Amino acid sequence: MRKHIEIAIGIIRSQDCKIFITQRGENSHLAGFWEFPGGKVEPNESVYDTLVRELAEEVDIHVHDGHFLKTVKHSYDDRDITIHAYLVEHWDGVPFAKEGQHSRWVELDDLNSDEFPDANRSLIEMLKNLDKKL
Ligand SMILES: Nc1nc2c([nH]c(=O)n2[C@@H]2O[C@H](COP(=O)(O)OP(=O)(O)OP(=O)(O)O)[C@@H](O)[C@H]2O)c(=O)[nH]1
Ligand SMILES: [Mg+2]
Repeated sequence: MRKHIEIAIGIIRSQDCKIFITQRGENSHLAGFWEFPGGKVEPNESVYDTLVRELAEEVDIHVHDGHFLKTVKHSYDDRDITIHAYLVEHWDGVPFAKEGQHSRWVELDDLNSDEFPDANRSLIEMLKNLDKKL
């Protein structure tokens, strides 16, 4: 049966408008692409709780508030995914890739859709048009 996956992701944005991104690990789906940290919503978990949990697990920060941005649906060859994206500007801690992946801070203008999974394309476009003060 075709898989349907629901995920929450955080666009972690610093005060100087850089975004923290990580690279998907070697053996994962879409390995090598860059991504916004996040992961699958578990049964009986709210999407917002997923965001907070995944960002603690993957990049070691405690999210103080996430501003809902957009839900994107996308079909890959083997699965359908629904991505709930949040802008994260307030957190405790210093983000780093706990699972050992590459990570970097990137200027909003330098976010390159070609380095991200296809599902991220419309999201990245929206980010580039966001009011910086949002
Ligand atoms: N985290 C994340 N996943 C994304 C993005 N874009 C995108 O298509 N995905 C897809 O969303 C799906 C779920 O993400 P994930 O692998 O991070 O889930 P997870 O952290 O719960 O992983 P796990 O299964 O190893 O526990 C994957 O198929 C992944 O390729 C993105 O920007 N961030
Ligand atoms: Mg993940």
